[in-house]
Amino acid sequence: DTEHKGASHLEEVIDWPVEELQLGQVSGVALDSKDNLIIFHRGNHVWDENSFDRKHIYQPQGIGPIQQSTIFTVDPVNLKILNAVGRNIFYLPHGISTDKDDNFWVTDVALHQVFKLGSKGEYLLILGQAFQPGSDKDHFCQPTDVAVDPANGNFYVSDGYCNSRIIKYSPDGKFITQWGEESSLSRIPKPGQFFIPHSLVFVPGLRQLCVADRENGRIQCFVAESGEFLREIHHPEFGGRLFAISYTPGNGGRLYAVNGEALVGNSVPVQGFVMNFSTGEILDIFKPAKENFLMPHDIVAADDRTVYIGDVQASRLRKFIPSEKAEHRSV
Ligand SMILES: O=C(N[C@@H](O)C(=O)O)c1ccccc1
Repeated sequence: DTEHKGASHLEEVIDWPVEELQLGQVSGVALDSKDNLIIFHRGNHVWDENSFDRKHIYQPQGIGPIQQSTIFTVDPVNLKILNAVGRNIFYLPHGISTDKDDNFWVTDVALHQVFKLGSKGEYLLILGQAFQPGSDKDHFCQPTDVAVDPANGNFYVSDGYCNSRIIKYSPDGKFITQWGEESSLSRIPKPGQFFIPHSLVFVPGLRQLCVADRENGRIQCFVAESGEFLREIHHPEFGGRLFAISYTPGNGGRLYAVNGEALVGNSVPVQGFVMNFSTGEILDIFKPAKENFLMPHDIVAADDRTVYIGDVQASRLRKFIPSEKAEHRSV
């Protein structure tokens, strides 16, 4: 996509032996403090039409939690497994983030819970009531992601598929504030309204929290302190659905995103976007080398502009690097 100036084009790394990891549905990706890749996957569990009843109660509780390790830390070059945790805990993994101490912050949409795990997988914090959806201070409804403020340890939860709010907590999990309301299907969605708040980024320099407002096909950014609405980023190229975002401070601040296929109306290509954070303008649009994305569900970008995308429908993990790096790769 050459018309987007200012960023070299991202190309997929195709000789990347990701099959050896035997991943299930890849729901989340993150980076640790050493830029190792963190993968959150569902092993042999899947989220399909039979997973929940109309009241968002997870149906197959009897099958028990996923027995495989659900959180892998891998060397991003050779995919060597450096750490594998998260066995016998989760039913439907969703979002994953790390903090400056390399703890894992994850959500499970079947448990309706948010977890802080140490790097050995030990429980440090659990919020929500297992298998019990709700919208008060002690319950979530299919919570989607977590973002941690590195300056003070406050954290934010995007809640969720069946709620429409962002909740802010103190480092030890005390409720501080919440904001957001459901967007009405008929009218144009207003600022601060959500239709599946699906992915979060905390922007340290500006102390903002940005949200992928999935079914409204837009990104909304807020003052992290108060939840005050600041701006919306929307492009026709997003189509109707915007699944996930990632932020890097390099080059004046860059925002990365993946969209989803349009459920109604004319289809749009499913692809990745690189944007200038402050202007919102698209700098690059990228997609896999040979196949198409099926459902790119999470994205994380490193400061060196390497990008990883987890495709939950293809149970695939893909890696992209700037073309000037791709040309000189040893094949
Ligand atoms: O969106 C869905 N899933 C993804 O977000 C995901 O996290 O797997 C979904 C929707 C309807 C039925 C089943 C799954």
